[in-house]
Amino acid sequence: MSDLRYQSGFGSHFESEAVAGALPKGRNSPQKPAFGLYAEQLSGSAFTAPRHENRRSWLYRLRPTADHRPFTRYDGARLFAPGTVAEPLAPNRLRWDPPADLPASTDFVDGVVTMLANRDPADLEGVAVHLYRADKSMIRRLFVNADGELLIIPQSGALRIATELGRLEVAPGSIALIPRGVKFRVEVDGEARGYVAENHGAPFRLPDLGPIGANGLANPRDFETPVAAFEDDDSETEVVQKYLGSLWRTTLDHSPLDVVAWHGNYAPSRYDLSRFNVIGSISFDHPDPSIFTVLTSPSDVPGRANADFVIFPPRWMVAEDTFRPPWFHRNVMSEAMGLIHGAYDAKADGFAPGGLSLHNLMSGHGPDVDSWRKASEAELKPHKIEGTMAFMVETCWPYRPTRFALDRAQPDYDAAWAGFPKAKLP
Ligand SMILES: O=C(O)Cc1cc(O)ccc1O
Ligand SMILES: [Fe+2]
Repeated sequence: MSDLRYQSGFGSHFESEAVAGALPKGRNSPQKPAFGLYAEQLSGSAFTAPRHENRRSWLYRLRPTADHRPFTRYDGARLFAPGTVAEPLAPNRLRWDPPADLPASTDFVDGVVTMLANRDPADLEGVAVHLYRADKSMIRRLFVNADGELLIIPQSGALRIATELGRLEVAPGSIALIPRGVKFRVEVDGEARGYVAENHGAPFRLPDLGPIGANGLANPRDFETPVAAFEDDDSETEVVQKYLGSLWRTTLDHSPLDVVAWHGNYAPSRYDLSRFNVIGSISFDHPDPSIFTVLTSPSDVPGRANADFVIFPPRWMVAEDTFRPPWFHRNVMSEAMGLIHGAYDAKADGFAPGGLSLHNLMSGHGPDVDSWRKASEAELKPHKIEGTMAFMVETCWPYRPTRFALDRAQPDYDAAWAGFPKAKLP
């Protein structure tokens, strides 16, 4: 599959045609598109959004999306978006081992298990964190999410994602971004596991760099968007759609991955996290983790993210006279964390690859006792943190767990912070 081709750039205006002559020149909607194709605009922002936020693509397809029968409730994927617990949520830190009972013998759609969510997707704000396990490819079925864009974070096993706008491959260590409303199919070879951040709010974008300057963190050219690829397949195809928090299905008499050409700036992409240009302290003090932001979805309040996707990649630690790991802290923002591989520098154990943690609104957290002791006593030579990739989905809207999640939380997470010696005053 490594013959797939990509176009470089984040949110760039791309154009691509899988059949020469399919893409109209100089206009979007000719009276008669080439070959009898149907022109269709896919809008990811309001028509009148400011130019720098305006996202839309024009698709030229074998049949219009409008040609479908009614949707009915989908009764698979019972753990996907079941709603969060209704009872009052205790202000406890929560952590999960990779659940041993994720769905088995399923494809990607039926293998999604929602762990955390906030807001109603109809508010066009908020974020949900899901896990997935899939050991079957989606065959003659597709998924589309009207409720938000999907940031797919593989943890083990590569995914081939066939979308309306082309095909991508994404392996652990890379992420895929599937825009709201784009249909796709996930194919796997054997078992694949990972995380999905579902963003109901403003589309993810690269953060401003401020005094960092014009380069650094995730550089736009390292995002890769597929070229147009279509299937001309008249077999019956199921479409499962997430819409206003529930799952729905319909069947088409053809594959809707039939976009022969497209142009625009609303398209899927992938990004290799090892390309992230990590910037940190070269003097003293541990910076706020915003320095590790890959992508941000702003809320309506300046500087307060609806969702930030933040990573903790391999990097040099050189700060002097400094407690180098994350400090003790409480945060008005809510922090969900996952681990792709290796170990996280604030948690000596108990936070496993494929696991999850939640430090919600104002919860006291930070290094566990062992990490604190080690870092307090370490000789502060330059040290490289290697072989690890943790991430955080930080949001201004406190998360609530699903029943599935709450029932599986580690019973003893508080012990991570038990037994700190009391400070001794002179
Ligand atoms: O809680 C965490 O481990 C995430 C985190 C990391 C960091 O380096 C600083 C603050 C923060 O919340
Ligand atoms: Fe934190």
